[in-house]
Amino acid sequence: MLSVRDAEATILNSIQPLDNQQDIEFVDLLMANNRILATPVTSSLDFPHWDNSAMDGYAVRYADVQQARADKPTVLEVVEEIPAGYQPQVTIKPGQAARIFTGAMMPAGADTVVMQEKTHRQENRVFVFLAPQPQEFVRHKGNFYQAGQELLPAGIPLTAAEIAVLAAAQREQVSVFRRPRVAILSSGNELVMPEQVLKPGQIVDSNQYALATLVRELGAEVLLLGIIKDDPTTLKEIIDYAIANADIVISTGGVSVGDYDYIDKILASLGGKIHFRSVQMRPGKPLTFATFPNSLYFGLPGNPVSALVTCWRFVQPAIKKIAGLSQGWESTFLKVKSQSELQSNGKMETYIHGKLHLVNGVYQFHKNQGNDSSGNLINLAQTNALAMLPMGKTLVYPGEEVFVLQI
Ligand SMILES: Nc1nc2c(c(=O)[nH]1)N[C@H]1C(S)=C(S)[C@@H](COP(=O)(O)OP(=O)(O)OC[C@H]3O[C@@H](n4cnc5c(N)ncnc54)[C@H](O)[C@@H]3O)O[C@H]1N2
Ligand code: MOO
Repeated sequence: MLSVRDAEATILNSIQPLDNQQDIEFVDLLMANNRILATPVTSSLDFPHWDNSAMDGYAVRYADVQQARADKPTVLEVVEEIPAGYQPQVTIKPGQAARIFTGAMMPAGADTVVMQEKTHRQENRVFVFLAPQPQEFVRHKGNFYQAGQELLPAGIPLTAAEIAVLAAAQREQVSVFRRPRVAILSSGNELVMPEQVLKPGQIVDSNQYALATLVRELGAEVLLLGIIKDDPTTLKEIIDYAIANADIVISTGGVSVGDYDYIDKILASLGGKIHFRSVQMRPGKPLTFATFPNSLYFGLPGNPVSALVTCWRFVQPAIKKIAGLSQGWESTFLKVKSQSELQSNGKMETYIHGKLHLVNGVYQFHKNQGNDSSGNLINLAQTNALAMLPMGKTLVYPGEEVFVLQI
């Protein structure tokens, strides 16, 4: 049986991220939130586009004001007023200044800005009470970036700050990787849709709702294939369709050793390479991972808690990597103090669901208090973290540090 770390490495190493020309699409800038940039963005302009003032004040010649003092102010003639968005008309000559506002163009002849608070205005004269630094409060053309410079590399997620950069670079549309397509199916004769009246032996298929929600949150497109009965012929047909139409296929159920657990056999018969069938992990030991030429297959355990925990731990990084992120797809763990006692049998890497609480600005982990059976969905609700006890670790005392996976 593979360790969790080896299983994660096997999955991530087998992923070819979307980076072909046909995986790129153009979207409007305001629709690009959380998409992954597909092509590096280069500026066609210097930024700032021209020298401008960083303060409300007076544009001056440094040579004129370098001796200014509170008890011996320099007096300059104000020859122009320059609000933002206006092109200055006058060249500042010795003994002259221009009234200027933040973001407005520097006039020719001036090289420094004196902030308003260090001056006193009397009609067309300004008294400067403090010598500025040379070129103080001038944001020079091209100081932040120059034409031809790469502003954003490919493979990053687009959030508010990157979209602002793209807007400043006058991109109305941006090239992003298409969303990965993830097919989801549930297998099991006992499963029914939420609207159906339950007969004895039946339960609602909650897994497809859980997984579809998580997969959408990760920015992928969901192809819901519904409930498939434990019938090898139908299952094979649906899985064949799924691998032909999705980058990732997730099924739940049918991966342990029961007589109705057909998935592994079907994958092999469809030409899939099965990398592993179980992982040293609790919950989530029965977990199949297989690859096909153009898709990955995750056969997650049917128990609702196991399905979500394995999806957080293994499918989430896989979706991030396949989506074209150039880094940061791996699961990340925080080291925090546990307020609860945590137990494991030590034989498997164990994930215990709970909540991170902020106490005096520092995160602490609290285990959920209900029955933690892998069939008990209610105890998984309102979870935002999974504490991880490595193999061999049987007990974490309250107050002891533990690694947690933020989900
Ligand atoms: N002899 C053994 N039996 C089992 C083992 C084992 O190692 N040896 N492992 C156990 C563990 S751990 C898990 S987890 C399950 C995984 O089994 P399957 O993936 O084959 O899942 P099923 O048997 O189909 O279902 C398990 C459980 O989950 C419920 N379920 C299934 N699908 C859904 C769904 N879409 N929505 C809600 N609930 C679902 C199902 O009714 C069962 O109660 O195997 C153990 N057995
Ligand atoms: O490991 Mo199973 O996945 O506990 O319920």
